Amino acid sequence: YNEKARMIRKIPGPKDSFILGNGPALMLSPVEIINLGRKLAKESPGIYRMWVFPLGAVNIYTPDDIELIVSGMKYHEKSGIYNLLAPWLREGLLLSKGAKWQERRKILTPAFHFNILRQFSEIIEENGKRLVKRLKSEAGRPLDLVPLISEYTLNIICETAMGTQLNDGSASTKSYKDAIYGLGNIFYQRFINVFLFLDFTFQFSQLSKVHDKYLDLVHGFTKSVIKERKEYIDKYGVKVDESADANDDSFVYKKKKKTAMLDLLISAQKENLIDEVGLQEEVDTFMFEGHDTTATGLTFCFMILANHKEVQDKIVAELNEIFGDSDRPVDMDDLPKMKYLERAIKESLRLYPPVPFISRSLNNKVTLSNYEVPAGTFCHIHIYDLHRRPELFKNPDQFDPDRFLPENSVGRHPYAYIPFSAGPRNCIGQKFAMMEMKLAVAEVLREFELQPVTRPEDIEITADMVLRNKGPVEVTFVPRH
Ligand code: HEM
Repeated sequence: YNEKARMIRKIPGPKDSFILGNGPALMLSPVEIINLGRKLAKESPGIYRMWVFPLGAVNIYTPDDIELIVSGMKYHEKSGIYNLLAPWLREGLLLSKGAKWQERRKILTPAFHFNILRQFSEIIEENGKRLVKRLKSEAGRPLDLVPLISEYTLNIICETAMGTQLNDGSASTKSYKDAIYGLGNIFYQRFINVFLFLDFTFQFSQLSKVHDKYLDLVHGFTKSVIKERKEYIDKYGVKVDESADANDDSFVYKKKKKTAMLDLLISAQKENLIDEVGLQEEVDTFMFEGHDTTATGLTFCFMILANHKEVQDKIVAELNEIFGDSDRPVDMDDLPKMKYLERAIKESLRLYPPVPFISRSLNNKVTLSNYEVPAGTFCHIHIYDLHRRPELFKNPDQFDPDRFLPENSVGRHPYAYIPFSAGPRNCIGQKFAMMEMKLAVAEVLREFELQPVTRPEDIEITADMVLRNKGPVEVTFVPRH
């Protein structure tokens, strides 16, 4: 053992063997590996390590440790785990670091300004209506939410951020989504098997060919999205927002245009701030991050609401106060009034965080939970385990939206609840995601009562890039009228 190994092995963790460390014990099924992680988090004192020569990882789920890692720029670099996503997302915002990350974040931040989101609310609302219509046609029987909701969120990200409308159920849309599922599966297989993890040995495996096929599919799809938008801009130009405040730099990027995210990138390309590869890597990043995470959040939210009629009733009472007898659509100004609904969504993101863990590279030695962790270690931050710590959330497995009442949040550690991560590398799309989720839940609950099919105790989380159940997540939608 070298010095790094000797330091890592002082940190509590499962029994390891010489050289192979914990490697053999990690060759588990996707569900078993998730269960092992949860068991270790419950048994260990805020930190545990894994060691597979030559890689070491610490796993943390304590607010103080997490604050130390995510609150500043010192540990802003993502860990080597994300290299598994690099052939797909390359140096898009999620994976990039240093000056490149800073430049891109600056270009993209205005795309999520409140005024831009306001424009999107109409598109989101229209998609909400389409979702309700679809649910009406299948009402009264158990329905698997996973494909249905991911179609809803993929359509929204394409129409809002990319300015492109998808054909529902078209073959290219389906193969894009299938390829994302396939990439998630390969991500997991590479994560648990050191021979597949290392690019050098992976390239000789059968799986590498399947991986390439999926990459061709996702890249082909996003390329066509870019091409379509560029053609549109060449033909019609980009809409100029006359009402934009010329002094508000955060609202407009350079030429005072009111634009979708892709339009900002296309403008940046014209000014040589980003090249064609850069454009594609951001579109790949946002298409994935912008739809799969929100779809997961909404899916679990509908499932947990179906299992808690009392919470649904309170949301419906709140909606009745806002809308009375009117069947007018939800608009942006209604959203701040949906305070109870917001608490319910927050609570569902606590129990089912769509991104259950994130990971950073420790470039310097650091002390976490009183253990010295050597430089060069991966640091996995387990949002799922953090959110279920009994010291932070009483009866953590219980669904209780009132935990997020202001009076019940007093004294809660600011890093105890981080579904969107925190610090400079937090989620750029969090306001967008909350808006999308609130609009969808409001529109659906105005029309349907949700009845339980899948129960929380049926959920078997399986290792993937986002939180997924091993099987379907089913709910029955019963029309209210
Ligand atoms: C409920 C929905 C969502 C959840 C729970 C979520 C969660 C997260 C988390 C935890 C991170 C940190 C990732 C890490 O450190 O590795 C992140 C980053 C990111 N998210 Fe989200 N996200 C959601 C929706 C969205 C949406 C709708 C978009 C885009 C429209 C988006 C775009 C991004 C991007 C680009 C990053 C990387 C930011 C950076 O490193 O600067 N996310 N998200």
